[in-house]
Parts: sequence; structure tokens; C-alpha cells
Amino acid sequence: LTKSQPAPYPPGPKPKFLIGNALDIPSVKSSKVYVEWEKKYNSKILHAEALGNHILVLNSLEDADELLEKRSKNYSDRPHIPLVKILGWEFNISLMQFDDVWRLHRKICQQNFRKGASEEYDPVHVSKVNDFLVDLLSTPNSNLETNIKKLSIAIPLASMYGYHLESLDDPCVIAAEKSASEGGNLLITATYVNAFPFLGRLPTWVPFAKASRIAEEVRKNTKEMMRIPTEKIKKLMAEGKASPSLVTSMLERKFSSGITAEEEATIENIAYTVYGAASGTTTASMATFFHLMSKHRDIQRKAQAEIDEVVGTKRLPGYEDRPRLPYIEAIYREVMRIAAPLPLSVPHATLEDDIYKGYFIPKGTTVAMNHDPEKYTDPDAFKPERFFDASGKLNDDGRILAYGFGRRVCVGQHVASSIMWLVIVSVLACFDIGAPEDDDGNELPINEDYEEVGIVRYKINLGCSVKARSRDTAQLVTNLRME
Ligand code: HEM
Repeated sequence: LTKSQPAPYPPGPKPKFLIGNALDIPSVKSSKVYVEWEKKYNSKILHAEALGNHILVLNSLEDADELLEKRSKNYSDRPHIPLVKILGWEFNISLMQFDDVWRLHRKICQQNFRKGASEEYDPVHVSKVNDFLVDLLSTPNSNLETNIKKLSIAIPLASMYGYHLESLDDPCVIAAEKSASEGGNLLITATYVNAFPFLGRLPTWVPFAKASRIAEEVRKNTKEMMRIPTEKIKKLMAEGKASPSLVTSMLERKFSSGITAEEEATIENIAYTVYGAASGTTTASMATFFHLMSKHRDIQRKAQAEIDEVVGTKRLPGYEDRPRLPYIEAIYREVMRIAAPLPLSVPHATLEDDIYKGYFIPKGTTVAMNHDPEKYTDPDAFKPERFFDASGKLNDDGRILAYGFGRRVCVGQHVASSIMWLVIVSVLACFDIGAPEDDDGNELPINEDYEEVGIVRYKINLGCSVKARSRDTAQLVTNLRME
């Protein structure tokens, strides 16, 4: 210990000469690796270090709450990643430092997305989920992943810009995909792959010219992704045809009463951020929902019985039914619990040195929160029943840990909840989800693979069969097409 290190670091792999733990820090399946570290080092608080950069991994909810909630003033920064600027991603609120620029963005997000205000977006959710139901009925099952992705992107584009997506071949989507996948790879490579110490520099083992060419491409595509919907909405407004959206109402205020340039830029940044923040996460959660339903048909039947009893089969469920559908609520909580789309959340960072449980946590430490296996018994089992008390009433454990912690907790969680709930209830009302089938209708094994892309974990090879529950429900969906 030295004067600048007043207590030991938390347990973790032994650092190697010069490179520290650079080779130990996992770049894939990190969540699982950190659970192995917990057993190996007999600690739920873990530490790794490489060339002066520290990572703290919290494997218990108690520690995450203590540090990220109670000491949130110190634990709400994000890691400083110069590459963010190189990629042109400074607009992204999730990556911003804990400063006044972030505070203004967060405040405006809260005004728009808090409970009570987020209902503004419910009509968009209903309209896009209805389109999704029509797609499910009319396109073959092999298109399920495409349909989910389209819905997850159509919602933020419509609610942020009034931009109505026809297909995934849309130029805005293509630009956004390229920007996210190439930029994400570069960011992850530079940040994690044996290279935590080089945080944010272009990865050194990728030839510099190649890395800077990729960065340039990312910047170009990011600009395109921003330009296309903004220009389109301005054109629609000029023609008097724009639908209500966050950006439309900002532009209306700009032209009527005037707003500051700072406010205008902030709202544009929010819209761009939400596109990315909402689409990947909801794609991942919706795919998990379909996957789990194909495996647990008993749970599906129970949910459908609840919908039939409360809503009947003559209309689709709506938000007004939510309080009367506790089993659907429990399914929503359980889908979000069992496979959080961001298994390590988005890393936080400390602003100051800290001492916790006798361990030293230096300023600038990157903090990753892991899924706590002990918070729920039998954590790998899909059991909506765990959210009911002994008298059969839905319990009050409505906190969704998948939305993160403290002052950086997902600012869109009420919007996300409204989207996920509506998808779950609408799909269950209209369709039976089963295992994949061959051409003769024989059931095939259900694939269990998940893949991590950057910090997001996706269900891949989703191969469910999706069939209308009855002629009545098929008719309900067909009627939507006419509306
Ligand atoms: C299933 C859906 C979603 C999940 C699981 C999810 C999860 C998360 C998580 C884990 C974080 C980081 C929290 C932390 O740092 O502790 C986050 C941040 C964020 N989310 Fe979500 N999210 C979802 C949907 C949405 C939606 C629909 C929106 C917008 C309407 C949104 C907007 C944001 C923003 C802006 C941030 C950055 C907050 C900040 O850094 O201050 N998210 N989300």
C-alpha cells in the first residue's frame, strides 16, 4: 500500500508484469466470467487493473445499491472514452460524462419519458404493435426476427420523428446499422479486448489506416442517420403532413415561440440517442419473450386464459386493461429478469477515490454491475409465479434491475415497459407460439443460443412457430389491416 492507495483493492486475478490484467478481462460472456471470478476469488466485489485503468465488478445487488444508489454522486460518471468523439458519438446521452451537458439532456428526457408523460407515446406503440401483429399473421415464421427488429426500430423513429418505417431497407436504418455495428466493434475492441489500458484509442493492432478509415465511415453513417429523419420531418411539416413526435413538437415551438439553439440541439441529441437506446434493447427483450413462450406453453395457456377472462376474444387488449392482468405483468417482469439485454448494464465510473468494505476504489474506476444470481431463487428458471405472494396477489417487486441503477438508470424505462407489455399481451391474445417446425409440421428442437454484440446480449436463431389462436383472433388481426 502507498499513500495514494490507502487500502487494498478488492480481490481479483493477479496482475502480470507491465500488462496487469489486460489478458484476463473478458471481452465476451463477461457476465458469466465474472460469476466464475466470484467463486475463484471468493468475493462478490472484484477488481482488475491494466496500466492504471481499474475495473470494479459488482456481483451483488446489495453492493450495487450501496454504491450506485446511495453513493450515486460519486458513481454516476461514465468511463472516459476518447474514441466516442472520434466516432462522432458525443450526442449519445448514455456515453456522456456526469456533467452539466448530461444534466440538461437527462432533465429534458425526464420531462418527456417519466411516468405520466410517457403515455404521450402510447398511441404510437399501439399503432406499430398493430402493424407487427399484421406482419406476424401474413408473413412466414422465418421472418420473425426481421419483424421484431422492424417493430423495435419503427417505434422510436415514429415517436421521436414521426418517421414511418416501411422496411429495414430504409436508408436511415442502413446508415444507423453500419454506424452502430462498425463503431460498436471498434469501441469494444479498443475498450475491452486485452486493451482496457488503451481506453478509447484506436486499437493499436488494427493497422492505423484501417482503423481510421472505419472511424471515418462511422462518422459519415452517423451523420446520415441523423440527417435523414430530420430532413424528412421538416419536409412533412412544410407540407402540413407531419405526425406528432418529440422533434415535431420541438420544431413547432421553434417556429412559433422560439427556443434556444442549446435546447434544439439537446432535443435532437435525445431523438438520436433514443433510436439506438430503444431499438437494440427492445429487440433483445422481445426475442427472449418469443423464445420463452415457445418453451413454456403451460405458462402461455395460463396467460391466455387470463386475457380471455378479462378482455374476452372480441377485441384486442389495451393499456386500460393492464391493472387487471397480473399474470401478464409477472411475465413482463420475468422476461426482463431472466435475460437482461445489457447483462452488465452500461458501465458507470467513479469521480473520486472511495473506500468500500475496507477496499480501495480509485477515482476513474469503471464499474460493471452483474446479474445477481442470489436475489431470486432458482434464477435460471422461467417462473412468473415468483412475483405472486402467498395469497396469490401480484407482489410489489416491480423494480426491473435490467434498467440499471442510480442517477444513470434507464431514463426510458416507462416507455420500455409500455412497449414490452403491449407486445406481450397483444401477441398472447392473438397467437400461439410453439417450437420451430419442419415443412411437414413436425416440431424441431428449440435453439438456446444467445450472442453478445458489444454490450447487448441477443437471442439468436429464434425459430418459433407463430399461429393465430383461432379464427376469431385471426379476424381481429385482419381487421387491423383495414383500419
Ligand atoms: C427493454 C428495453 C430497455 C432496456 C433493458 C434498457 C436498459 C438500459 C440500461 C441498463 C441503461 C444504463 C443504466 C445505467 O447506467 O445504470 C439504459 C440507459 C438509457 N436508456 Fe434504456 N433500456 C431500454 C429501453 C429504452 C428506451 C425505450 C429508451 C427511450 C425512450 C431508453 C433510453 C435510455 C437512455 C437515454 C439511457 C442513458 C441514460 C443516462 O446515461 O443517463 N432506453 N437503458
